Amino acid sequence: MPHWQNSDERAGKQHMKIVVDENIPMAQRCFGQLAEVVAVPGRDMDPALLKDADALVVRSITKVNEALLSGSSVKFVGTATIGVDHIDQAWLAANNIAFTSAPGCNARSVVEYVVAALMELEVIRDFKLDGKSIGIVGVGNVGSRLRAVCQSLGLKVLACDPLRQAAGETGLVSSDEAWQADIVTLHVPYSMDGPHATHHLADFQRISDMVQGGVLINTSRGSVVNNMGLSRALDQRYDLSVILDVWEGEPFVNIELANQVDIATPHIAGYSYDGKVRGTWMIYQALCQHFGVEACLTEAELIDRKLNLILDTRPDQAASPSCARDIVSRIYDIREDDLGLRTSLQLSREKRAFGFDALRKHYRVRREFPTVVLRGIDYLQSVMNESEFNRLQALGLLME
Ligand SMILES: NC(=O)C1=CN([C@@H]2O[C@H](COP(=O)(O)OP(=O)(O)OC[C@H]3O[C@@H](n4cnc5c(N)ncnc54)[C@H](O)[C@@H]3O)[C@@H](O)[C@H]2O)C=CC1
Ligand SMILES: O=C(O)C(=O)[C@H](O)COP(=O)(O)O
Repeated sequence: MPHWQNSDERAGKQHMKIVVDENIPMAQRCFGQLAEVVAVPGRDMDPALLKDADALVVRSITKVNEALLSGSSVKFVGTATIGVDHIDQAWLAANNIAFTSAPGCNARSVVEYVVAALMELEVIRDFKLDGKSIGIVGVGNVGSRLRAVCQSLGLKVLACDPLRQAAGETGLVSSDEAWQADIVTLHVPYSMDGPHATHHLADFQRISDMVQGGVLINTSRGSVVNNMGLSRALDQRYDLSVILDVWEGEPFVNIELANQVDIATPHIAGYSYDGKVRGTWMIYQALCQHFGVEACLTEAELIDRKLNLILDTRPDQAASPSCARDIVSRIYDIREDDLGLRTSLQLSREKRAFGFDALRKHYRVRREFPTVVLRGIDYLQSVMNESEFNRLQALGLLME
């Protein structure tokens, strides 16, 4: 395999062109080894730009289909995301264009979003996580990781996934049972066809039938929840709490609905720094393989060590934490995302969609819990009650 490392060899790369979404971190570092890299906003991808390109690497906002690629020289498409509902995979296959996504790349990030949201809910609502049941709908990369964390947190997990159940997986419950849990969280792909289509999986009736004081969380795709139906249900069910990261019609957000929900964020559940870099790296690997080039960068090499996070919790350091949420919010403060979205919704109608995209484009560095070193663990154990300390232990931080 060629291993384009020296500058002469790199000069020879110029005959290849890779078009990438400008919001793909490390794109130049990874793909620049192979080709000329042209970075553009994901919503501005057009056929003229792609006509002479060899590869295209997108995120979720670019619809990749015949209208975009017909007549182009693109032979490889990658999406640095888990979701693939923006890709017409059948058309790509029929036209002999290789395709790869990044399954699981930011699954941990979504799990941490859900945990941070639930801990925040304990502050903003009359809600206590202890002793609650959680219905996890969809037990793939995100759902299965979430199940493990929720079990460690002592929650009763009711996981449902009819496709996995049909394939013989045990320990799952029916959809109806999962929806009777105190908390219901959705982790399914978006699909409009077939017996397990997820379009409007959560509609007015499903939501209205939730238990008293129930919590609904959607981090999958906006249209998995019927947004109008949810809004109508909330008109009657003030007792329900809702956390929405994804919206029907993004980058537009239904303002009335945003005002009804407890936590509203701009599709950033999967936006950990680690998850995004991992997504790029997975596509880089697949692209190298496709073009017969040896991949010479490891995932670890892409992580900027200057961004490593050490939290020292001892009393002579920052304010003393009294609960797990105090630590979680220092690593990932979900209130910043909620405030960002709500502030953007005060912009004029024309600017709101730009506001939504801008929040995502300029997203802060958010590290995943297992990369964070937590110092002063003996001290924490002495100041926290046992249940809070146990919660902290369930989160996978590196404790010293
Ligand atoms: N908000 C965000 O930033 C992010 C959102 N996502 C979304 O989350 C979705 C799920 O992610 P993963 O768990 O990684 O996907 P996955 O493909 O690993 O797992 C999805 C699971 O859902 C199951 N499923 C399909 N239809 C179902 C139905 N009708 N009822 C119950 N289960 C059903 C599948 O059998 C599968 O096990 C992605 O497709 C993506 O749209 C993913 C990452 C970040
Ligand atoms: O991975 C997915 O699936 C997601 O939903 C992404 O985290 C969303 O990010 P963008 O692709 O919209 O930047």
